[in-house]
Amino acid sequence: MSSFFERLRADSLAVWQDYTRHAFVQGLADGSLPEEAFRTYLAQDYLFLIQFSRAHALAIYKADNLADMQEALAGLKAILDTEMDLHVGLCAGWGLSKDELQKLPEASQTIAYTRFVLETGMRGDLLDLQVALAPCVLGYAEIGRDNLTAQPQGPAAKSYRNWLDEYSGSGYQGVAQAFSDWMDRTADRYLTEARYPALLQTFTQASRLEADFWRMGLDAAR
Ligand SMILES: Cc1ncc(C[n+]2csc(CCO)c2C)c(N)n1
Repeated sequence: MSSFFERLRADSLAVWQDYTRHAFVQGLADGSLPEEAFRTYLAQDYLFLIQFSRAHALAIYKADNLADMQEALAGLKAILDTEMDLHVGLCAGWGLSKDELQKLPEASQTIAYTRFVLETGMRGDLLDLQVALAPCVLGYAEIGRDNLTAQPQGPAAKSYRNWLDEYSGSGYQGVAQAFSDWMDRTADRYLTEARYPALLQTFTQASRLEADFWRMGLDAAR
C-alpha cells in the first residue's frame, strides 16, 4: 500500500519536481553552484531551522496522545541536535560564525516559508501541520537519494558532497521514513476525502516555498 506522502507527491508532481530537481540542487550535485549561492542558503537555513524547531514544538502541543508527543519530540531533537550542528559546522567552514548567524536578518523567503508552516499548524490539527512539514522532511531525503552517486567538481566539491551525504545517509533516510509512517498513522485517524483538497494545497504551497528558498540562494550569486 502506498503512503499518504506518495499520494500528495503524485498529485503535485510538477511543483514537487520544481523543488527537488531545482537548478540549485543540480548545481550542488555537479559542483557548478556558485559558492555565494550556497553561503547565502546556509546562513538563511540557520534561521529557517530555528523556526522549524518551533514548528516541531507546536506538533507536541497539537498532539492528542503521548505517542504522538514523543514522535514530535524526536523530530524536534533531530533538528536541535543534528541538523543544527551540521549547519553551524558547515557555516564555520564558510567563515560564518555563530554570532554572525544570530545577527542576520531573515530574508523574505525564509519568513514566508516558516511562517506559512507555523500558521498552518496553529490554525489546523496535527495532520495539517505534518503535511506542511512534509516537503521539508521528505524532499531532502529524496534529493539525497537522487544524488547518492553524484560527484561534484570544483572548489566547493567537498562541502557539497558533505551536504548530500547528510541527507542520503541511512541516519537521515531513517528519520524521513519514520516521519512518513507517522503521517500515515495520523492520516488513518484524521483524513477524510472532504479534507484532501485543502491538504494537497498545503503540501503544494510548502513545496513551492522550498523552490523559492533555493531561488533566493541562486539570486544572491547573480
Ligand atoms: C529550507 C530547508 N528545507 C528543508 C531542510 C531539511 N530539514 C530541515 S529540518 C530537518 C530535520 C527533519 O526533521 C531537515 C532534514 C532544510 N534544512 N532547509
